[in-house]
Amino acid sequence: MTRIIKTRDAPNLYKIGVRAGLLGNAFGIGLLISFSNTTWTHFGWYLTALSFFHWSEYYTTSVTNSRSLTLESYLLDHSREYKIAAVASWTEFTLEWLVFPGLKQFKWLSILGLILVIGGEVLRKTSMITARSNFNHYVQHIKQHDHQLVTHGVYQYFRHPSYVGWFYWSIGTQIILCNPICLVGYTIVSWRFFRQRIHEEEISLLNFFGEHYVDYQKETGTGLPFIKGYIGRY
Ligand SMILES: C[S@@+](CC[C@H](N)C(=O)[O-])C[C@H]1O[C@@H](n2cnc3c(N)ncnc32)[C@H](O)[C@@H]1O
Repeated sequence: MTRIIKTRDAPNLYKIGVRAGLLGNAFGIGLLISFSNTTWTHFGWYLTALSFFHWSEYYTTSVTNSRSLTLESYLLDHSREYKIAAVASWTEFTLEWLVFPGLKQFKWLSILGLILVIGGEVLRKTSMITARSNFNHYVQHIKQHDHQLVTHGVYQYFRHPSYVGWFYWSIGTQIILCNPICLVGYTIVSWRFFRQRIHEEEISLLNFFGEHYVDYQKETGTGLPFIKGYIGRY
């Protein structure tokens, strides 16, 4: 079915195109650096992974839940803190590369980070594909008529598989870069973020699905270390 593009969509289409172009360029530059013989190889891995993550958030949403697709689906405009965290990691990498260049050349450590990033990415996108239209980048507080509780696939192992994937993905990016300060910072900040987010999300899920969600909570853990979720009355 052909979708008629209305004139008012044009500025958005332009912004979507700009973001796709920027991410495509970053991905290409990341690959070039990755395969170049320089001391920035691991930064190339990171740049490739980062641009792929944001592009694939948009693309996966467009396939699995096009109803919720917006410019924000790239997760580039998400939060100020996220941007600050990104700039902090680039700054740490550059400063340490200048002062302690040897610190950036632990290939085995960067490979470990890459494994975490790839595993986290696969888990996150598998969760989006499994939950389909029930997955939304924004926590829903009003139940859509067709919102169903998902407990199959990766959701039978973790209650919050996409957050598990994103959590290990973000830690993995700092291990790739061999950034000790940001590794500690990212671990603490993302853990606190997901603890708060899961608390808020589970209050709504208990309101939406009642006893079914309580049973799900009893059978399945959140998947994130030391995060129990919202265990309370609904
Ligand atoms: C960004 S998605 C994250 C989903 C889930 N927390 C995860 O990590 O895979 C947030 C939306 O998913 C919905 N959601 C979370 N768990 C769900 C489940 N098991 N079944 C259906 N919808 C769910 C919430 O209502 C919320 O609007």
